[in-house]
Amino acid sequence: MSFSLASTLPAWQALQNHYENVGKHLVLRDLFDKDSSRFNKLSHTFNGLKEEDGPIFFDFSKNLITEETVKLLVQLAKEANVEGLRDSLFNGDHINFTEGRAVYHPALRNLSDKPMKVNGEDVMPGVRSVLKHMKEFSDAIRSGTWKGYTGKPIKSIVNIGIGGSDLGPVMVTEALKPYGKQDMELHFVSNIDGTHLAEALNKCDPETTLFLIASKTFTTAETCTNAQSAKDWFLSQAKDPAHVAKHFAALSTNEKEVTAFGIDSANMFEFSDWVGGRYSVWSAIGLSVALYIGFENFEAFLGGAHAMDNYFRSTPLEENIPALAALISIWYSDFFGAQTHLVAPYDQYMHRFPAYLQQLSMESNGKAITRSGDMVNYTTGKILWGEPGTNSQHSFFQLVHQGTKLIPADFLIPIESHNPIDNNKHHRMLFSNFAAQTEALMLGKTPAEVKAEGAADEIVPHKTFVGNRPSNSIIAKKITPASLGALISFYEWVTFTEGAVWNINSFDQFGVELGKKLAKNVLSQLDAEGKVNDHDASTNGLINLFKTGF
Ligand SMILES: O=P(O)(O)OC[C@H]1O[C@H](O)[C@@H](O)[C@@H](O)[C@@H]1O
Repeated sequence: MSFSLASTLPAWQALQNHYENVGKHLVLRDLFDKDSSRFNKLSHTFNGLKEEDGPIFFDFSKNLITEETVKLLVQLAKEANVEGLRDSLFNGDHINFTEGRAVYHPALRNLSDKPMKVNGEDVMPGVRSVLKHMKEFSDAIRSGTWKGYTGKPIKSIVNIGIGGSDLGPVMVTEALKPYGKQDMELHFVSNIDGTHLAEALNKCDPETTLFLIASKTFTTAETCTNAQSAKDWFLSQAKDPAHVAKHFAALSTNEKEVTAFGIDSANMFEFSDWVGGRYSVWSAIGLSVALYIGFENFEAFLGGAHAMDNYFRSTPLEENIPALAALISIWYSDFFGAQTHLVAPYDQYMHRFPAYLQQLSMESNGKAITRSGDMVNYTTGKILWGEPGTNSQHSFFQLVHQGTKLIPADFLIPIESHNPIDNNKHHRMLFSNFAAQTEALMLGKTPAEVKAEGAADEIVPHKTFVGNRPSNSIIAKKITPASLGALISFYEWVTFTEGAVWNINSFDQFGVELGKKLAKNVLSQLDAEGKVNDHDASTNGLINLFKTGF
């Protein structure tokens, strides 16, 4: 079954009618009043984890949907053949057809003994052998048996990478800090801004520092330049290039470039082209995670994602949590005209989670051309953004509550805190805010309620909240390696389902190329004498200003 535009599917038309006749008139307060079982009907529990990692609970009931909406959305997913694309993905088909590649990151976390094949070949032996290498290496570094060039154990890890070779490791090591090795210092250098590297190196000693050069392609300008500068810094003290072998490892698919850089192939951790950058924290790119939380925890992290993969793959769309979350998000994007989606983790350790999801969602689905080569006539990739609660409440939540835009939101919290200080008082306060925010967004506050509190007439409209603003609530038992793995995998499948319905290829990223190419040209002009005049007037003016200074 193939189609061009999702908007030509019968279910899309039916949803359009449903929106006009029902959707845009829905009032959440009334829906709860009318149906006492709404919460039960529209919430789901993911039970795929071990008891200590807990279930994860997803409440979709505070959304502008009815059972009919869900039915129509599921019908849309069926007509768009989401299940077919899902099967193709798990079959190792080259569904990233613009790059001629499979999309096979689930193989990286396939902890079962089942084979997974690409081009007829089982990739699992290769995956397992890299995992074994990661285990040996991380055990050696963590136990101190791996020594630097002067015989001292490694104390600092500097991961040099950008995009998918940075955001996953940063986010996961932050989120799992309670599992981290206390005396290991982690630094992540991504930006080409020399400040990023300089500040990290200021805190490191060449004798006790390990650099992980993380780059799928090993050609990314920022990473190659930062890696070279790091090597120069190291050799300015270590002198002998033979010492590089004790202090540099590469996480890459490009053996040729790794060797050319001077990294021993024994210190290379490989993965394959069927792992997209934004899906690579599960691969060798996750080495900093394994070093920090230990291999066993890293394996548990993979296991959590694997459990969500199995669930997504085998659960009917009607009850499939990631698929439903994606469909509800499409409902807001394409029928209500919502442009953004807020993610607010009520967990300070997860402060980089929204940044991580930005690449996952926006690099995957920021496309306007369908798989059939047509220009879409509907909205695709939402603008994903967020900050942890409660901080976000004291900054931009004003707009979420009283602004003019509809902002669907995910609120996320664990039941158990890693730091239940003051008799868990802090966590109870955190949870009270989590619950109160979704309630406030939904209920709002009527002019009558404001007036009853004694507000002057002219102030009443300013203190009124229209309410009826939707949200998803996601409650984990605890943020453990496994539950975090499952949560990330959940968002991956949300992203996948959205892209499948919109009929775009969620797995290429040509949009990042043009700017890269133009930057190369500008750089060569910065190095040459004289003023430039071959760009538009604005770009010429900016370049010449940099060349001459103020
Ligand atoms: O790991 P690499 O090859 O250095 O790529 C880093 C990043 O580069 C580009 O911006 C994109 O392709 C991203 O998807 C990728 O994550």
